[in-house]
Amino acid sequence: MTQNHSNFKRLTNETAITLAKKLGLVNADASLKCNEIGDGNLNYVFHITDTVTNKGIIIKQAVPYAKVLGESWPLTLKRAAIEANALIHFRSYCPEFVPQVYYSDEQLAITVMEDLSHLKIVRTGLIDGDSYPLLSQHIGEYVAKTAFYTSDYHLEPSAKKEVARHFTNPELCKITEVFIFTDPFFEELPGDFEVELTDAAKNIWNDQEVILEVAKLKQSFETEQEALLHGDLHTGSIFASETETKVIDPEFAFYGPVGFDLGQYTANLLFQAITRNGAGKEEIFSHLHEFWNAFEETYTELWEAQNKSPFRHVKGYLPYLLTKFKKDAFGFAGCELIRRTIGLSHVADLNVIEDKVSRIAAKTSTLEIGTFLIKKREELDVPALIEALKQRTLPSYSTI
Ligand SMILES: Nc1ncnc2c1ncn2[C@@H]1O[C@H](COP(=O)(O)OP(=O)(O)O)[C@@H](O)[C@H]1O
Ligand SMILES: CSC[C@H]1O[C@H](OP(=O)(O)O)[C@H](O)[C@@H]1O
Repeated sequence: MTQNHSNFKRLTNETAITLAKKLGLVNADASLKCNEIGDGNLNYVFHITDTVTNKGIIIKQAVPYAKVLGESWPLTLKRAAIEANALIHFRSYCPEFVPQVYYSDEQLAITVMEDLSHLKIVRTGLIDGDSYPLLSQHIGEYVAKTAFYTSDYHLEPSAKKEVARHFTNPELCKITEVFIFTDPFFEELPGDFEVELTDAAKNIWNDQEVILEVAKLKQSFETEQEALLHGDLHTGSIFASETETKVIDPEFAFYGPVGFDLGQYTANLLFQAITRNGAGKEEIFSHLHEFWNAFEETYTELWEAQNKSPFRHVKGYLPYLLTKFKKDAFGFAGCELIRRTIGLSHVADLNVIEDKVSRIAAKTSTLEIGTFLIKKREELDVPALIEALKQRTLPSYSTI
């Protein structure tokens, strides 16, 4: 469907300040400065600060195409409204982990929100070796709460379907379907990798067992409507400090399989588990344990206290579900590891490794572990995954 962009106008630093004043979100007499700080693939982010008080706000604006791909990949402006609504929705379930939305405008494709500049993007922090003692517990709680409260176990099923209708997000889902579940698995489709990885990539393309399992995972992503997902829960979508955690950027939100959010976060921890050594590696193993324990404990508590389904006491139902989430998550994590290595959208965790031999070795490991997760997801649990990571005598790639 074509969209009418007649009321859309791209903001500049100056018009962003004018807008903030007009909305009464900043003091009209204040001395303000504005910088565009967007480093993501899709949108622009304006940071407006009062130069005296240092207080700020964020105005995020979508453009009618994917910023990183240019106008050749048109993309709906509706993603801004999806993002604003998802932030509001998720914040209603876990305000401690989601920034406040002050204002949104569907025509201008903007979301005005809380400034989180006192925190650091977790991907950057982990690469820098920063320590986040509460991060994975918080993200486990966040996924459990958003997954439970938006599911049929909490919402009346027809109400859930109505929420799902509002979060129908075909264009952003298509990006995931293409970038994560399709292109990386076919030699003839677009990809991006160093020539030294050609043999490892061919191993995946020629492995019919992997391709069949990815087909099943893609089908699950396309058809299951278990809960309202964040849809892009990587470490670049999380701000944190030692004590605080906030999840941003849910423009990919849609009703899908719970394992997808769990898998994205798991995979993005695994990039660090692969590239670190010694105590740094052990720290990431602890994150994996803390994340999965917090998710399962919180989900179980919510299930026992607030489940409205007549089947809630049926013996074996909750364990069945938790096992399903985990199997799905490991498969999705495998796809994420592979697509960030040979697909079109890479991660700094791997690309910051300057020494070429070490970088290629790290990337070869992500492809191997990705393949392992996809194939073995039915029989794996977190301790077995960690054991498998340890057993693969991976060389050390970083100093952390
Ligand atoms: N609420 C916020 N407070 C401070 N900085 C933010 C905020 N939201 C986004 N940013 C900055 O903008 C960058 C891009 O934002 P993001 O939402 O990830 O954009 P995209 O949708 O393009 O991926 C983030 O990495 C962060 O540096
Ligand atoms: C062309 S979009 C590729 C990739 O970008 C999104 O991530 P980000 O949050 O960094 O903008 C998403 O992961 C997409 O798959």
